[in-house]
Amino acid sequence: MKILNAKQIREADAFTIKNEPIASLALMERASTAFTREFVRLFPKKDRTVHIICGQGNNGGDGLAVARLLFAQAYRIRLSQIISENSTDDFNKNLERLPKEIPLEKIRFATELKVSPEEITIDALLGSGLNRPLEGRYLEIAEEINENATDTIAIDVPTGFCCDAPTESVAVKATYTISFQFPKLGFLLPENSKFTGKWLVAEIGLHPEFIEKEKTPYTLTEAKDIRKVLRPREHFAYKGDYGHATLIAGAFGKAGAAVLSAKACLRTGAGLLTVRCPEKCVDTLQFSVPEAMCDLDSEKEFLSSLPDLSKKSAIAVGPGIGTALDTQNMIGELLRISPAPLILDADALNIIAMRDWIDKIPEGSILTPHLGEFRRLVGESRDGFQRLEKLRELSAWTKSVIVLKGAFSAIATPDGRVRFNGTGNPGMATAGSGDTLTGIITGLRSQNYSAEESAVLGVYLHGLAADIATERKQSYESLIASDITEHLGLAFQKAQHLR
Ligand SMILES: NC(=O)C1=CN([C@@H]2O[C@H](COP(=O)(O)OP(=O)(O)OC[C@H]3O[C@@H](n4cnc5c(N)ncnc54)[C@H](OP(=O)(O)O)[C@@H]3O)[C@@H](O)[C@H]2O)[C@@H](O)CC1
Ligand SMILES: Nc1ncnc2c1ncn2[C@@H]1O[C@H](COP(=O)(O)OP(=O)(O)O)[C@@H](O)[C@H]1O
Ligand SMILES: [K+]
Repeated sequence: MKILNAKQIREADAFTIKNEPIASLALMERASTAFTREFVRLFPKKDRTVHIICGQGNNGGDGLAVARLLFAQAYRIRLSQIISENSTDDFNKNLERLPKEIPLEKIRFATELKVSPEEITIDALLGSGLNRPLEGRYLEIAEEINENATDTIAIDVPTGFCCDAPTESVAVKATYTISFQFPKLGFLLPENSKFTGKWLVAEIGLHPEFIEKEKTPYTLTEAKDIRKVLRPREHFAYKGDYGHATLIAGAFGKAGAAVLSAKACLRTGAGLLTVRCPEKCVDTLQFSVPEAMCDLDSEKEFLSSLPDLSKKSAIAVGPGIGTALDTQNMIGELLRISPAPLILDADALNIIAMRDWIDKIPEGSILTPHLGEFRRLVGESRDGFQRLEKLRELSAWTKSVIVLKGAFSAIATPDGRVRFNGTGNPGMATAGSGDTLTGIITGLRSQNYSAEESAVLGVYLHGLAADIATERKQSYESLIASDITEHLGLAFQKAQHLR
């Protein structure tokens, strides 16, 4: 799914009106109908008054249409109209269509608006037409909503929220944002969830031809993208067909990281797996993952040297390795010889940052930093938008795929594209879930998926497995990293549409 900026969305709107063709009022009706459908799904009970706060632009026009549509479904409606000098034509037409039974308060000053916690508040004040920070009564109204509303549902975008740049002034803090056709780039950045709340996309049938030809570096991965890339297992398959992966992981006290990665790698379908680990990790590993072979480092407690890496299909390094000097030198050597595609995670990334070795990263590697590791690599970012630019630069610089992990993990490729991932949930913010991701990506890379495919598929399946685990038996609180691996089978089945 493409992520277009506000200007492109306006153009998509105009193109649709001209070429479908459809009257702009009818398109507004379609958008409002789509919003209403989602709203009814979220709030099926009709026991609370729905208070709709409208501006006089098209976002306000949507608000009026939504008022009429919800009223027709027997919701109790109260409407506040913020009076301003210029209103749009479609706003005016929807005002004429408004049933007389709906109470309408005309608001000239912010102090006239009363928001009640007992009601459900719909924010239809300003949408994607925002062209300056909120001030004066708009700012006061947003503050009144934030102070007193308990459930705020934003139409398209919360009032005051910037889709494509940092939101630096006050904006409405919605519980839900029901957005038209596309998620906005800002929705995918961590600092903005306080404005958008949970967001969902309502399809409004903007012209596919326009969307098809419009260029954007940003996309959100969908199930159909995954199905296209996943390869079915051959009937006459032999384990040698699925690669021999190496995982360089673990240190004394951190054998668990190696176990989690190793299990996830095997559960993803790698034919063979060898784990290189310090001697003190070996019993734990052999006991917990008997399917993996172990190759012992000469050091007992940490890694100090590379194993034989010939004929390996993918090499992952980082989970639980620590940053001992010998381990650092081992990483330096690995970057130098890199006999197979590398997956660099955790302390391998910290070592690269400490030693200033970004230039040594072999082309075609996959890096999987979380926010902290990313900061160590490229420094502090002012906000999520600047961080995205740094992500794209790092990918181009290293000619590698970079997975910036978090909610909506962002996967950058050297050509400048960024693919966001929408699977996963807050239960994954738990020890070791990054280690399982490394294992999954390694398993895929080992089976000869490209670096980009491995990252995109891996992140998607990782999140999907966690989602299935939480749907079936865990809560966000109780989910632990092993649950993700345990549900990989169901994730594969779901992704392949076998279930
Ligand atoms: N995407 C689609 O295809 C579809 C989109 N639709 C809907 O249209 C919405 C966009 O509507 P829109 O363009 O009329 O703008 P909207 O957000 O209502 O603002 C109105 C005016 O407010 C002003 N203004 C700006 N900033 C301000 C500020 N800080 N404080 C005060 N005023 C400020 C500015 O006017 P100005 O003052 O600059 O003259 C602006 O023009 C979109 O979000 C969606 O709900 C659907 O109906 C159909 C399909
Ligand atoms: N709120 C969230 N929503 C979706 N995914 C999340 C969320 N929090 C964390 N994750 C995922 O969980 C994993 C956490 O990885 P990481 O921070 O490296 O954990 P660890 O170091 O404990 O293994 C990442 O893949 C990340 O994308
Ligand atoms: K809005």
